[in-house]
Amino acid sequence: MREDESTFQVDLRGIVDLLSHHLYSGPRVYVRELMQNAVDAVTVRGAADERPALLLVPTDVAADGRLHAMDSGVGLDEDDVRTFLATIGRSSKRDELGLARSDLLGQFGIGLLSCFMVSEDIEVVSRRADGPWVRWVGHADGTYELSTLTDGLPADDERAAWLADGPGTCVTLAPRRGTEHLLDTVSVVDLARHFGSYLPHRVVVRTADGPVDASLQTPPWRIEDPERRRAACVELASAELGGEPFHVLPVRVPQAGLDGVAVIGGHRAASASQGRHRVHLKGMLLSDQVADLVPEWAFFVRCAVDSQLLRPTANREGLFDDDLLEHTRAEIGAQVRAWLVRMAATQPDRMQQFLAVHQVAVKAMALQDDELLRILLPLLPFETNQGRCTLPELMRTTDVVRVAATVDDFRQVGSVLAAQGVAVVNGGYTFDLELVRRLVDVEPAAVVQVVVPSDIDGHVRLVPDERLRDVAAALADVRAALDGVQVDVELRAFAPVSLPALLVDDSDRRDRREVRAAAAEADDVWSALLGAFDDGGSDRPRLLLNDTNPTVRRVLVLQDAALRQVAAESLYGRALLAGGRRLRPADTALIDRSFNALLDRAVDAEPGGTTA
Ligand SMILES: Nc1ncnc2c1ncn2[C@@H]1O[C@H](COP(=O)(O)OP(=O)(O)OP(=O)(O)O)[C@@H](O)[C@H]1O
Repeated sequence: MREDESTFQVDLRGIVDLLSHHLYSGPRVYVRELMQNAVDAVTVRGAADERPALLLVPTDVAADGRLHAMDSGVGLDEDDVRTFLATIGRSSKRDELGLARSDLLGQFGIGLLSCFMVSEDIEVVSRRADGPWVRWVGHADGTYELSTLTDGLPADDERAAWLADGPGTCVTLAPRRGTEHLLDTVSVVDLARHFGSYLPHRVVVRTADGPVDASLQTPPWRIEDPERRRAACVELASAELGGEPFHVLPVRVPQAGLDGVAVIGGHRAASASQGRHRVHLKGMLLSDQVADLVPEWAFFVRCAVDSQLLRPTANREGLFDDDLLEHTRAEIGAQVRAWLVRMAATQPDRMQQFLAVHQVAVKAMALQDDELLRILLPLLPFETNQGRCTLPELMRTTDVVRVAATVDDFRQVGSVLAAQGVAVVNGGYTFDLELVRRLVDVEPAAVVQVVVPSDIDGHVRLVPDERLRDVAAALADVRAALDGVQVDVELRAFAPVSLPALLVDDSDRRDRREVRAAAAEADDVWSALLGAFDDGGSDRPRLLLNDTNPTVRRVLVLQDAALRQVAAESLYGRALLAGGRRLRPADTALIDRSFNALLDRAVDAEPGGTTA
């Protein structure tokens, strides 16, 4: 077998097109890449002169109608141009091991190609401190020309004066059709400030009204004076969130050379930018839409940070998800958590305000973290059938914490047990059942019991057979009156006496109802299969009439059959409404009918009421 060793072939035009047009989300980033190269070149030079690190001259200000980016950096000679500028993927900014140099922004060796998004050609005129002037023109088709300018540039060329004052590089772009506006004063000032305001080197834009500084702003969190720092952080936070922040928390992750702020929102409203963060790398804005900087549970936090060591993706629009980012995420999470713990311990009122806004997030967070659970669970308010209260408050009145698993169960069991003074927590809301169950982890003495509708039977007594026999005829009338709304009627005795009737929808009856409804809709085979699971039991809710209630007792001895029917309907309607249950059309019709009938009877009972 013969084995040939070959190298990949490269379609240069395709690569240039890919890297310049398809890597970035838009052409605006060309300003960032120009600033970055200038800042790196100045850092490498290690010396400064009178000139700013970078002077940007927009197309509407430059005499030749092109854009110039002139830096006072280390400059390039012919060899540098060939090796670095004209070799795609080669960067002078990596060390001997091929790692990105920690003091420089660039690392991939492709950034300059982004200029092809706004210009057909990229012209570079450069010189090192002691070298000749070189001129390189790169074209979007992957070709270039390189020459040495032995006589420099004509005196009326603005780059001539710039390079006469010291080493540096001038990048010149002639706008492509359709991108002209991105190279004019308004855009260039805007973009330079957007990306570069925290850069530690001076970037100036020449405008018709004079030079405009775009960089050298101190990030708010690094302002020395505490008062000014606080005000600037709140201003930044408000701008980021579009509203007053609840709190601005300083964050610091030394391993990532990161500092900044975590802004805790004061509103529940989920904005599109929620879970997105403003990240600067060595002062240069990476993006204000970076995801994954904080743990998932901390979705109420929005960060603005600057890092010296986190790595960008090649398009510089996101962070590379490596161990350092993972560590950073965990560390910021730990700092947010420590703040919460501190607040819970020292500012209970403020903690309650926080909980009111971010309840769901806090609940999710507590379920994931045992220590947070221990701190937060006692503070969380829950809905109960006796009003909102915390679990410790509940435990003061009962040994057993009862919780209903769904809102529907809560409505049924809650109203019955409330009448008997037994507290039940509504576990039907997101995370609540799980949280109440975890109470035993925090309070080992606690007993948690999940209650279901059939538990109501434990709180109601049977009535003696003799009594049932006595009222059998009346009960039959009541059952007949309510047959149309599909409800079973039972006579029981329970507290309080003031409660005439309860409507209970047991889960096994509910299940039967669902299976039978499905069978009715299914084809023969499927319906036979479903039928095989049917135990033949009742699928109707139960109306429990309270035999200790004076009204019920009177209804059962009424002589007037028509009145008993109306009374039966009203007892059902009342129980239905008291349980907060969803009304079917038949229920609404029945309530309507019984209410009108009662009204008629009441009016008729008045002397002169039957005149019509
Ligand atoms: N203004 C400049 N002054 C000096 N050298 C420059 C300048 N611009 C580019 N270079 C040289 O050209 C090389 C390629 O630049 P380019 O912007 O394409 O990539 P990079 O900055 O190395 O990395 P990245 O893709 O991360 O931006 C640089 O590594 C640097 O050696």
